[in-house]
Amino acid sequence: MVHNVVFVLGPPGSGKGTICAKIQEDFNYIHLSAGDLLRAERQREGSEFGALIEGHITNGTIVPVEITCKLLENAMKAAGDVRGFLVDGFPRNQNNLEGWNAEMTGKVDEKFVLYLSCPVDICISRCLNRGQGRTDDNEESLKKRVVTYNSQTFPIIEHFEKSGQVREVKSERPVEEVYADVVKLFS
Ligand SMILES: Nc1ncnc2c1ncn2[C@@H]1O[C@H](COP(=O)(O)OP(=O)(O)OP(=O)(O)O)[C@@H](O)[C@H]1O
Ligand SMILES: Nc1ccn([C@H]2C[C@H](O)[C@@H](COP(=O)(O)O)O2)c(=O)n1
Ligand SMILES: [Mg+2]
Repeated sequence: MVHNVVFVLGPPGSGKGTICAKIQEDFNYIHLSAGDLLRAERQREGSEFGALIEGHITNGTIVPVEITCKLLENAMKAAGDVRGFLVDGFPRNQNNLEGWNAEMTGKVDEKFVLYLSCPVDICISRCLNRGQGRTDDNEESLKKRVVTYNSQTFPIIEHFEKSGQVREVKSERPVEEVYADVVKLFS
């Protein structure tokens, strides 16, 4: 079965998880956060990747695609018959993009890239106030995550932009306003 996929990208704290949860509720799309899947794998007893994932999360660097893509693919297989998948926080760098293309070309139909754009100072303040106890929601890790976003993830958004796949929604506005624009892309 060929699955519909929408990639959801944007800086840390731009609201990817928040918006994906709402789309999942209103449309038959399943939210797959690469970060959430990696955090779950980090916690899984017996995982051979726990320490490696922990190191990347703390340093704001990107886990090798073989690990992340396999977690995404397994989650997609487990989900059954749905309208599609919101792949949140992926592809995050060139390695993610190339590994995904090598593994998933022909298995997925990439509909578009939802790019939630938001000034970095607002994003940082949101993460610091998120209150979810994430080990990387501190000033030091956030600085590193923003460097990684600017140097590795934004070029991936630019890559998709060149082929007309990006739908930008400004996410510094209240959630309901952001979501009203996102809904138009899925209706
Ligand atoms: N439009 C918004 N206005 C104000 N606060 C928001 C908005 N969107 C999300 N938030 C809040 O900002 C915080 C970060 O949101 P969220 O977790 O959805 O971001 P994210 O892009 O998934 O971040 P990360 O990349 O770090 O996982 C949360 O506390 C969320 O409630
Ligand atoms: N494609 C990805 C997605 C996430 N990670 C790691 C590194 C990130 O800083 C961390 C948290 O991701 P978030 O929940 O903020 O989307 O997870 C990665 O290595 N590769
Ligand atoms: Mg998130």
